[in-house]
Amino acid sequence: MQTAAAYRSADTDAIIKLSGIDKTYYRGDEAVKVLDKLSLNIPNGSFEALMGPSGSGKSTLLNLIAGLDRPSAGSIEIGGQRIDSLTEGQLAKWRADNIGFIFQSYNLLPVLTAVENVELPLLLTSVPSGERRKRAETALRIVGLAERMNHYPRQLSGGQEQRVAIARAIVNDPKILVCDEPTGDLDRHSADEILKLLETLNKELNKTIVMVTHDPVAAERAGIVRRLEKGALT
Ligand SMILES: Nc1ncnc2c1ncn2[C@@H]1O[C@H](COP(=O)(O)OP(=O)(O)OP(=O)(O)O)[C@@H](O)[C@H]1O
Repeated sequence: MQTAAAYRSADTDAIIKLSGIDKTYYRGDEAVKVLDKLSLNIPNGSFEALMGPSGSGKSTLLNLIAGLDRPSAGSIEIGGQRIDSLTEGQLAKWRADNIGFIFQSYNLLPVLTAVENVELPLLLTSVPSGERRKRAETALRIVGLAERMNHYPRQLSGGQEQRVAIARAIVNDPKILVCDEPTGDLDRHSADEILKLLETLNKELNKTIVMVTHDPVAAERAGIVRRLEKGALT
């Protein structure tokens, strides 16, 4: 059994470790270096905001952490596993098990109800259908939408749609949530509600959250704010 001290130290270990990351895009023959020898450790259970000017590489960095893209050089270790050397198929499975995605546009399917949208990621897993529905309902309860399970996206407000998207992101119980401008399309009040929800998921469900944002109010909610300038952390 772990001692309390050992447990605490394991708990605060970096869950996300990037080391010497370069990312270069090619436009025809022209090479554009977007990230330059970037290293970053994000502790387990933290809520971090990533800020910086447009084009500084925030989404690129987030996509690397989420296993949506690969670095040109350097290593990415998440939860003790190197993900930069996985095959496409392994990476897709790894993402489904480990990462919840929350985007500025909620990306809900309009022909599905809230609960059907939340169930979607579970279709890629071996969870049986009865259990899928139960887990989707639990996720919707966590985000405060128990009463709206059978509503279609068009019957929901923007803030409620984002809650459904968050329920969909947590239905698989991932350790890490990556959020790209999660409040970008919302008014101040709805944005604050979403940020409160993210805080709750961080504190109560111990989700590690990495959030790209241009909004200083949103960044204030996070425990740590990191800034990117021209592909390097400042
Ligand atoms: N697939 C791609 N191919 C070529 N260039 C790309 C690609 N994706 C991003 N870039 C370029 O990389 C740079 C960084 O883009 P990125 O989207 O990471 O910036 P950002 O900081 O998230 O910007 P914003 O705040 O505007 O969303 C930009 O110059 C962009 O044009």
